[in-house]
Amino acid sequence: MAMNAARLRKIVVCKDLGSAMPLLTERDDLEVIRWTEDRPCDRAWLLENVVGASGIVVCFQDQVDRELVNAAGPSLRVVSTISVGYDHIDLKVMAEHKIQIGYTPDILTDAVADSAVMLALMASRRTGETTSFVKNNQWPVFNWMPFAFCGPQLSTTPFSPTRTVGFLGFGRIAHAVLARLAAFGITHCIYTPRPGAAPQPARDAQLQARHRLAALTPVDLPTLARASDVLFVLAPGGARTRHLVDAPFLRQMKATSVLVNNGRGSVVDSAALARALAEGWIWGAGLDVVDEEPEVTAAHPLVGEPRCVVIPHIGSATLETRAEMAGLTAQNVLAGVLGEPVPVALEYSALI
Ligand SMILES: O=CC(=O)O
Repeated sequence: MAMNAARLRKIVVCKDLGSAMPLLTERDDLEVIRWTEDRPCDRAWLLENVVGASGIVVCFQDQVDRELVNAAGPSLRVVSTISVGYDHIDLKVMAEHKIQIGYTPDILTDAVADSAVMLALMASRRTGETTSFVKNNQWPVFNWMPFAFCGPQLSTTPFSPTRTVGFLGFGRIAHAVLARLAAFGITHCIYTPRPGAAPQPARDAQLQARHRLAALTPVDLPTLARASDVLFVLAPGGARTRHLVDAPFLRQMKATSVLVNNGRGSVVDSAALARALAEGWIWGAGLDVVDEEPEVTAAHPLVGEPRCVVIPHIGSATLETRAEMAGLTAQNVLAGVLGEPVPVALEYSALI
Protein backbone atom coordinates (compact mmCIF):
# COMPACT_ATOMS: atom_id res chain seq x y z
CA MET A 1 0.00 0.00 0.00
CA ALA A 2 1.49 3.37 -1.02
CA MET A 3 2.31 5.62 1.91
CA ASN A 4 1.47 9.24 2.18
CA ALA A 5 4.07 11.09 0.04
CA ALA A 6 4.89 13.39 2.96
CA ARG A 7 6.11 10.38 4.99
CA LEU A 8 8.32 8.93 2.28
CA ARG A 9 12.04 9.26 2.95
CA LYS A 10 13.96 10.30 -0.11
CA ILE A 11 17.20 8.71 -1.26
CA VAL A 12 19.14 10.07 -4.23
CA VAL A 13 21.33 7.47 -5.95
CA CYS A 14 24.19 8.75 -8.10
CA LYS A 15 25.49 5.28 -9.01
CA ASP A 16 23.27 2.39 -9.96
CA LEU A 17 23.78 -0.41 -7.41
CA GLY A 18 22.67 -3.20 -9.76
CA SER A 19 21.28 -6.24 -7.97
CA ALA A 20 21.30 -4.34 -4.65
CA MET A 21 18.83 -1.70 -5.90
CA PRO A 22 15.68 -3.66 -4.95
CA LEU A 23 16.71 -3.33 -1.30
CA LEU A 24 15.80 0.33 -1.74
CA THR A 25 13.32 0.41 -4.61
CA GLU A 26 11.03 -2.33 -3.32
CA ARG A 27 10.22 -0.51 -0.10
CA ASP A 28 7.10 1.57 0.04
CA ASP A 29 8.46 3.94 2.70
CA LEU A 30 11.19 5.29 0.39
CA GLU A 31 11.26 7.51 -2.64
CA VAL A 32 14.33 6.56 -4.67
CA ILE A 33 15.57 9.03 -7.28
CA ARG A 34 18.25 7.59 -9.54
CA TRP A 35 20.83 8.95 -11.94
CA THR A 36 20.56 6.35 -14.71
CA GLU A 37 22.99 7.63 -17.31
CA ASP A 38 26.20 5.79 -17.98
CA ARG A 39 28.45 8.71 -17.04
CA PRO A 40 29.31 10.46 -13.78
CA CYS A 41 26.29 12.00 -12.13
CA ASP A 42 25.62 15.50 -13.39
CA ARG A 43 26.17 18.06 -10.64
CA ALA A 44 23.25 20.30 -11.62
CA TRP A 45 20.93 17.25 -11.68
CA LEU A 46 22.16 16.22 -8.25
CA LEU A 47 21.73 19.67 -6.71
CA GLU A 48 18.22 19.88 -8.08
CA ASN A 49 17.14 16.38 -7.00
CA VAL A 50 18.80 16.25 -3.61
CA VAL A 51 16.42 18.79 -2.06
CA GLY A 52 14.73 17.15 0.91
CA ALA A 53 16.78 13.92 0.70
CA SER A 54 17.47 11.82 3.81
CA GLY A 55 20.22 9.82 2.14
CA ILE A 56 22.56 10.08 -0.82
CA VAL A 57 24.48 7.28 -2.55
CA VAL A 58 27.68 8.56 -4.15
CA CYS A 59 31.03 7.36 -5.39
CA PHE A 60 34.42 9.06 -5.37
CA GLN A 61 33.52 11.11 -8.45
CA ASP A 62 30.77 12.98 -6.60
CA GLN A 63 31.86 15.89 -4.40
CA VAL A 64 30.01 15.94 -1.11
CA ASP A 65 30.55 19.48 0.07
CA ARG A 66 28.77 22.35 1.77
CA GLU A 67 26.86 23.24 -1.39
CA LEU A 68 25.42 19.73 -1.68
CA VAL A 69 24.61 19.42 2.02
CA ASN A 70 22.89 22.84 2.01
CA ALA A 71 20.95 21.89 -1.11
CA ALA A 72 19.70 18.70 0.59
CA GLY A 73 18.64 20.60 3.69
CA PRO A 74 18.12 19.45 7.30
CA SER A 75 16.56 16.09 6.36
CA LEU A 76 19.96 14.70 5.29
CA ARG A 77 21.12 11.94 7.67
CA VAL A 78 23.53 9.77 5.72
CA VAL A 79 25.88 9.76 2.77
CA SER A 80 26.78 6.27 1.57
CA THR A 81 29.77 6.01 -0.74
CA ILE A 82 30.57 2.94 -2.81
CA SER A 83 34.29 3.31 -2.11
CA VAL A 84 36.84 2.89 0.62
CA GLY A 85 38.20 6.38 -0.15
CA TYR A 86 36.46 9.40 1.30
CA ASP A 87 38.51 12.36 0.10
CA HIS A 88 35.50 13.50 -1.98
CA ILE A 89 33.57 14.12 1.24
CA ASP A 90 34.07 17.26 3.32
CA LEU A 91 34.29 15.75 6.79
CA LYS A 92 34.00 19.10 8.59
CA VAL A 93 30.69 19.82 6.93
CA MET A 94 29.47 16.32 7.76
CA ALA A 95 30.43 16.81 11.41
CA GLU A 96 28.72 20.21 11.57
CA HIS A 97 25.47 18.67 10.34
CA LYS A 98 25.87 15.32 12.19
CA ILE A 99 25.58 13.36 8.96
CA GLN A 100 26.73 9.74 9.02
CA ILE A 101 29.06 8.36 6.35
CA GLY A 102 28.75 4.78 5.14
CA TYR A 103 31.64 3.34 3.10
CA THR A 104 33.03 0.01 1.88
CA PRO A 105 36.43 -0.82 3.42
CA ASP A 106 37.75 -4.37 3.90
CA ILE A 107 35.53 -6.10 1.35
CA LEU A 108 37.55 -4.59 -1.52
CA THR A 109 40.99 -5.15 0.03
CA ASP A 110 41.76 -8.43 -1.73
CA ALA A 111 40.55 -7.32 -5.15
CA VAL A 112 42.62 -4.11 -5.00
CA ALA A 113 45.68 -5.96 -3.69
CA ASP A 114 45.37 -8.45 -6.57
CA SER A 115 45.27 -5.61 -9.08
CA ALA A 116 48.26 -3.88 -7.47
CA VAL A 117 50.38 -7.00 -7.90
CA MET A 118 49.07 -7.35 -11.45
CA LEU A 119 50.16 -3.78 -12.23
CA ALA A 120 53.60 -4.35 -10.69
CA LEU A 121 54.10 -7.39 -12.91
CA MET A 122 52.67 -5.70 -16.01
CA ALA A 123 54.87 -2.64 -15.59
CA SER A 124 58.07 -4.49 -14.82
CA ARG A 125 57.55 -7.08 -17.58
CA ARG A 126 56.63 -4.43 -20.17
CA THR A 127 53.14 -5.68 -20.94
CA GLY A 128 52.08 -2.37 -22.49
CA GLU A 129 54.84 -2.56 -25.08
CA THR A 130 54.59 -6.28 -25.75
CA THR A 131 50.82 -6.48 -26.20
CA SER A 132 50.96 -3.54 -28.63
CA PHE A 133 53.75 -5.35 -30.45
CA VAL A 134 51.56 -8.39 -31.04
CA LYS A 135 48.49 -6.30 -31.94
CA ASN A 136 50.59 -4.44 -34.49
CA ASN A 137 51.44 -7.75 -36.25
CA GLN A 138 55.11 -7.56 -35.34
CA TRP A 139 55.47 -11.04 -33.84
CA PRO A 140 55.81 -12.87 -37.22
CA VAL A 141 58.77 -10.67 -38.15
CA PHE A 142 60.33 -10.66 -34.69
CA ASN A 143 63.71 -12.28 -34.41
CA TRP A 144 63.62 -13.61 -30.81
CA MET A 145 66.63 -12.27 -28.98
CA PRO A 146 67.84 -13.07 -25.48
CA PHE A 147 67.52 -9.52 -24.23
CA ALA A 148 64.48 -8.28 -26.10
CA PHE A 149 61.65 -7.09 -23.85
CA CYS A 150 63.45 -7.95 -20.62
CA GLY A 151 62.43 -6.25 -17.41
CA PRO A 152 63.30 -6.45 -13.72
CA GLN A 153 62.04 -9.59 -11.98
CA LEU A 154 59.57 -9.10 -9.15
CA SER A 155 60.45 -12.35 -7.40
CA THR A 156 63.83 -13.03 -5.83
CA THR A 157 66.07 -15.72 -7.30
CA PRO A 158 69.20 -17.44 -6.04
CA PHE A 159 71.20 -15.10 -8.31
CA SER A 160 69.28 -11.98 -7.20
CA PRO A 161 68.37 -12.78 -3.60
CA THR A 162 67.07 -9.50 -2.17
CA ARG A 163 64.09 -7.36 -3.09
CA THR A 164 62.69 -4.32 -1.29
CA VAL A 165 59.03 -3.39 -1.52
CA GLY A 166 58.04 0.13 -0.49
CA PHE A 167 54.64 1.44 0.54
CA LEU A 168 53.46 5.01 0.56
CA GLY A 169 50.38 4.37 2.68
CA PHE A 170 50.59 1.30 4.90
CA GLY A 171 47.01 0.35 5.68
CA ARG A 172 44.86 -2.70 5.03
CA ILE A 173 45.45 -2.86 1.28
CA ALA A 174 49.22 -2.46 1.69
CA HIS A 175 49.24 -5.34 4.16
CA ALA A 176 47.34 -7.50 1.67
CA VAL A 177 49.83 -6.61 -1.09
CA LEU A 178 52.71 -7.49 1.23
CA ALA A 179 51.12 -10.87 1.99
CA ARG A 180 50.93 -11.63 -1.73
CA LEU A 181 54.51 -10.50 -2.34
CA ALA A 182 55.80 -12.76 0.44
CA ALA A 183 55.18 -15.59 -2.02
CA PHE A 184 57.53 -13.80 -4.45
CA GLY A 185 60.33 -13.99 -1.89
CA ILE A 186 60.41 -10.27 -1.10
CA THR A 187 63.06 -9.78 1.59
CA HIS A 188 62.66 -6.20 2.81
CA CYS A 189 59.65 -3.96 3.37
CA ILE A 190 59.77 -0.22 3.99
CA TYR A 191 56.94 2.23 4.45
CA THR A 192 56.30 5.85 5.38
CA PRO A 193 54.07 6.25 8.43
CA ARG A 194 51.20 8.75 8.36
CA PRO A 195 52.47 12.09 9.72
CA GLY A 196 51.84 12.20 13.46
CA ALA A 197 51.01 8.48 13.69
CA ALA A 198 52.45 6.62 16.67
CA PRO A 199 55.13 4.04 15.79
CA GLN A 200 53.83 0.45 15.75
CA PRO A 201 56.83 -1.76 16.56
CA ALA A 202 54.74 -4.71 17.75
CA ARG A 203 52.61 -4.75 14.61
CA ASP A 204 55.70 -4.38 12.44
CA ALA A 205 57.50 -7.22 14.20
CA GLN A 206 54.45 -9.42 13.72
CA LEU A 207 54.24 -8.64 9.99
CA GLN A 208 57.97 -9.18 9.59
CA ALA A 209 57.78 -12.61 11.24
CA ARG A 210 54.59 -13.64 9.41
CA HIS A 211 56.07 -12.86 6.00
CA ARG A 212 59.60 -14.05 6.83
CA LEU A 213 61.17 -10.71 5.96
CA ALA A 214 64.75 -9.78 6.75
CA ALA A 215 63.47 -6.35 7.79
CA LEU A 216 60.30 -4.27 7.93
CA THR A 217 61.04 -0.64 8.67
CA PRO A 218 59.34 2.75 8.76
CA VAL A 219 61.39 5.25 6.74
CA ASP A 220 61.23 8.85 5.55
CA LEU A 221 60.14 9.77 2.02
CA PRO A 222 63.64 10.14 0.52
CA THR A 223 64.62 6.68 1.81
CA LEU A 224 61.38 5.23 0.45
CA ALA A 225 62.22 6.69 -2.96
CA ARG A 226 65.85 5.56 -2.92
CA ALA A 227 65.49 2.02 -1.57
CA SER A 228 62.28 0.63 -3.16
CA ASP A 229 62.54 -1.87 -6.00
CA VAL A 230 58.80 -1.69 -6.35
CA LEU A 231 56.86 1.12 -4.75
CA PHE A 232 53.13 0.95 -4.12
CA VAL A 233 51.23 4.19 -3.64
CA LEU A 234 48.24 3.29 -1.49
CA ALA A 235 47.77 6.56 0.35
CA PRO A 236 44.46 8.41 0.54
CA GLY A 237 43.96 11.55 -1.54
CA GLY A 238 43.52 15.09 -0.27
CA ALA A 239 45.71 18.09 0.46
CA ARG A 240 48.08 16.22 2.81
CA THR A 241 49.23 13.74 0.19
CA ARG A 242 48.96 15.83 -2.99
CA HIS A 243 51.97 15.26 -5.28
CA LEU A 244 54.09 13.58 -2.61
CA VAL A 245 55.48 11.71 -5.58
CA ASP A 246 56.93 14.61 -7.55
CA ALA A 247 60.03 15.19 -9.68
CA PRO A 248 62.52 15.35 -6.75
CA PHE A 249 61.04 12.12 -5.34
CA LEU A 250 61.14 10.32 -8.69
CA ARG A 251 64.69 11.46 -9.39
CA GLN A 252 65.85 9.59 -6.28
CA MET A 253 64.30 6.27 -7.34
CA LYS A 254 66.32 3.42 -8.84
CA ALA A 255 66.48 3.21 -12.64
CA THR A 256 65.15 -0.37 -12.36
CA SER A 257 62.30 0.48 -10.00
CA VAL A 258 58.60 0.25 -10.71
CA LEU A 259 55.92 2.57 -9.35
CA VAL A 260 52.35 1.36 -8.85
CA ASN A 261 49.49 3.67 -7.91
CA ASN A 262 46.26 2.12 -6.63
CA GLY A 263 45.60 4.89 -4.10
CA ARG A 264 44.61 8.26 -5.49
CA GLY A 265 45.80 9.92 -8.66
CA SER A 266 46.46 13.18 -6.83
CA VAL A 267 49.38 11.66 -4.88
CA VAL A 268 51.49 11.42 -8.05
CA ASP A 269 52.42 14.40 -10.24
CA SER A 270 51.58 13.08 -13.72
CA ALA A 271 53.89 15.46 -15.61
CA ALA A 272 56.82 14.52 -13.39
CA LEU A 273 56.08 10.80 -13.80
CA ALA A 274 55.83 11.10 -17.58
CA ARG A 275 59.23 12.79 -17.59
CA ALA A 276 60.70 10.17 -15.24
CA LEU A 277 59.57 7.42 -17.62
CA ALA A 278 60.65 9.20 -20.78
CA GLU A 279 64.11 9.97 -19.37
CA GLY A 280 64.59 6.58 -17.66
CA TRP A 281 64.71 7.80 -14.06
CA ILE A 282 62.57 4.74 -13.23
CA TRP A 283 61.80 1.53 -15.13
CA GLY A 284 58.04 1.58 -15.41
CA ALA A 285 54.72 2.47 -13.86
CA GLY A 286 51.39 0.74 -13.38
CA LEU A 287 48.51 3.09 -12.67
CA ASP A 288 44.94 2.36 -11.70
CA VAL A 289 44.43 6.02 -10.83
CA VAL A 290 45.65 9.21 -12.52
CA ASP A 291 45.50 12.79 -11.25
CA GLU A 292 43.53 14.00 -14.26
CA GLU A 293 40.99 11.13 -14.29
CA PRO A 294 38.58 10.63 -15.86
CA GLU A 295 40.01 13.05 -18.44
CA VAL A 296 42.69 10.56 -19.46
CA THR A 297 42.77 9.93 -23.22
CA ALA A 298 45.34 8.74 -25.73
CA ALA A 299 46.70 12.30 -25.69
CA HIS A 300 47.60 12.10 -21.99
CA PRO A 301 51.40 12.02 -21.58
CA LEU A 302 51.29 8.93 -19.37
CA VAL A 303 49.11 6.97 -21.79
CA GLY A 304 51.68 7.71 -24.50
CA GLU A 305 54.56 6.38 -22.40
CA PRO A 306 55.43 2.82 -23.55
CA ARG A 307 56.57 1.83 -20.05
CA CYS A 308 53.35 2.98 -18.42
CA VAL A 309 50.37 0.66 -17.99
CA VAL A 310 47.19 2.61 -17.29
CA ILE A 311 43.88 1.02 -16.32
CA PRO A 312 40.73 3.08 -15.60
CA HIS A 313 40.33 2.98 -11.79
CA ILE A 314 39.11 -0.61 -11.68
CA GLY A 315 41.18 -1.98 -8.80
CA SER A 316 38.13 -3.36 -6.98
CA ALA A 317 36.30 -4.41 -10.15
CA THR A 318 35.75 -8.11 -9.62
CA LEU A 319 32.29 -9.62 -9.94
CA GLU A 320 32.38 -10.79 -6.34
CA THR A 321 33.71 -7.60 -4.76
CA ARG A 322 31.55 -5.11 -6.64
CA ALA A 323 28.42 -7.10 -5.76
CA GLU A 324 29.41 -6.98 -2.07
CA MET A 325 30.24 -3.27 -2.28
CA ALA A 326 26.87 -2.47 -3.87
CA GLY A 327 25.02 -4.50 -1.24
CA LEU A 328 26.84 -2.81 1.63
CA THR A 329 26.31 0.64 0.10
CA ALA A 330 22.57 -0.01 -0.09
CA GLN A 331 22.47 -1.34 3.50
CA ASN A 332 24.45 1.66 4.75
CA VAL A 333 22.12 4.22 3.20
CA LEU A 334 19.02 2.33 4.23
CA ALA A 335 20.07 2.09 7.87
CA GLY A 336 21.06 5.76 7.89
CA VAL A 337 17.73 7.03 6.58
CA LEU A 338 15.81 4.79 8.98
CA GLY A 339 17.80 6.23 11.88
CA GLU A 340 19.49 2.89 12.62
CA PRO A 341 23.24 2.33 13.13
CA VAL A 342 25.00 2.35 9.75
CA PRO A 343 26.57 -1.14 9.35
CA VAL A 344 29.97 0.15 8.17
CA ALA A 345 30.29 3.79 9.17
CA LEU A 346 33.37 5.97 8.85
CA GLU A 347 34.40 7.13 12.33
CA TYR A 348 35.52 10.47 11.04
CA SER A 349 35.79 12.74 14.08
CA ALA A 350 39.47 11.81 14.61
CA LEU A 351 40.21 12.42 10.92
CA ILE A 352 39.19 16.09 10.82
O1 LIG B 1 39.04 4.15 -5.38
C1 LIG B 1 38.19 3.43 -5.00
C2 LIG B 1 37.72 3.41 -3.66
O2 LIG B 1 38.01 4.35 -2.91
O3 LIG B 1 37.03 2.45 -3.31
